[in-house]
Amino acid sequence: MASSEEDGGGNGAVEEKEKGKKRKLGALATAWLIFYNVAMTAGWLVLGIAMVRFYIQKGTHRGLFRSVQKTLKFFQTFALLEVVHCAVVRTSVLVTGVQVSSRIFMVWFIAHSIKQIQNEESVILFLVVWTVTEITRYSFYTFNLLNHLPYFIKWARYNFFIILYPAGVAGELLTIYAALPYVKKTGMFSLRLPNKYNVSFDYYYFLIIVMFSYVPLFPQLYFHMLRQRRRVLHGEVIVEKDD
Ligand SMILES: CCCCCCCCCCCCC[C@@H](O)CC(=O)SCCNC(=O)CCNC(=O)[C@H](O)C(C)(C)COP(=O)(O)OP(=O)(O)OC[C@H]1O[C@@H](n2cnc3c(N)ncnc32)[C@H](O)[C@@H]1OP(=O)(O)O
Repeated sequence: MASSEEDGGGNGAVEEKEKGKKRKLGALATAWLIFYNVAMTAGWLVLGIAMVRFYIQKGTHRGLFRSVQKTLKFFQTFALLEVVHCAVVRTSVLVTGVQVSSRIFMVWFIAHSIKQIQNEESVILFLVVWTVTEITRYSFYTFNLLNHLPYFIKWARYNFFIILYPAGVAGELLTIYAALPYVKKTGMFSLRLPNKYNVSFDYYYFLIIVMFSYVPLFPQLYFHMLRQRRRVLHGEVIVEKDD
C-alpha cells in the first residue's frame, strides 16, 4: 500500500509546509506520542475484539457493556491526556476538550452510574462507533508520526467520521434519553433544598441541557473534521483562528 509520501495529490508546497510543521516535534514528544498512540490503538483493538467475542459466544448484546467496561473506562479516561497534547500537536484545545469531556461524561456519569441502561442497544451503538473511530484515528496518528502512513488509513480517518460521527451522537443521545426516567425516579446526583449549602441541582434537568447542548456543539466538531478532511485529503490551506 502506498505511503502518504507516495500518494501524491499534487500539492507539493502544502506537503512541504506540513512536513516542516511535523519536524518541529522534539524527539521526546515524538517518542511519547508514538507510545501513547500505539497503546491507545492496542487498547481499542482489545475492546473491539472483546466485543466481537462476547457477541459470538453469547449471541446477545445483553451484558456486553458490563464485560468490557473496565477496558473502556481505562482507555477513554486515559484520553484526557489529549487535552495536554494540544500543547505540542497542531489541534484545537476547544474542539479536543469538548470531544473528550463528552466521552468521559458518557462513560462515567451515564453508562457507569446508571446500571439500568447498560443493556440498551444505543449503548452498543456508541461503543461500536467509538471503537471503529479510535482504532482508525490512533493508528493514523501512529503511522503518521513514523512517516509511513498507508493511504487507506488516511482515507478511513478522514471519511469514516462522515457516517460515524452522527451515528455516535445518535447512540449517545438515545442513551441519555433512556437514562432520564431512572434519574428522575432516583433523584441521583441531585441536591434538593433545603440543605446546608443552600443550593439546588437537578441532574434530570442537567441531562436535558446536555442533550440540547449537542445542537450547537456537534456541528462545530463535524465542520472542524470536514475542514481537516479538505486540508489533508485535498491539500486545501485552511486558516483557523487559534484558541
Ligand atoms: C460536562 C458535560 C459535557 C457534555 C458536552 C456535550 C456536548 C457534546 C457535543 C459533541 C458530541 C461529540 C460526541 C462524540 O463523542 C461522538 C463520537 O465521537 S462518534 C465517533 C465518530 N467520531 C469521530 O470521528 C471523532 C472525530 N473527532 C476527532 O477526531 C477528534 O476528537 C478531534 C479533536 C475533533 C480531532 O481534531 P484534530 O484537530 O485533532 O484533527 P486531526 O486528527 O486531523 O489532527 C490534527 C493534527 O494534530 C495531530 N495530532 C492530533 N492528535 C495527535 C496524537 N495523539 N498524536 C500525534 N499527532 C496528533 C494530527 O496528526 C494532525 O497533525 P498534522 O496535520 O500535522 O498531521
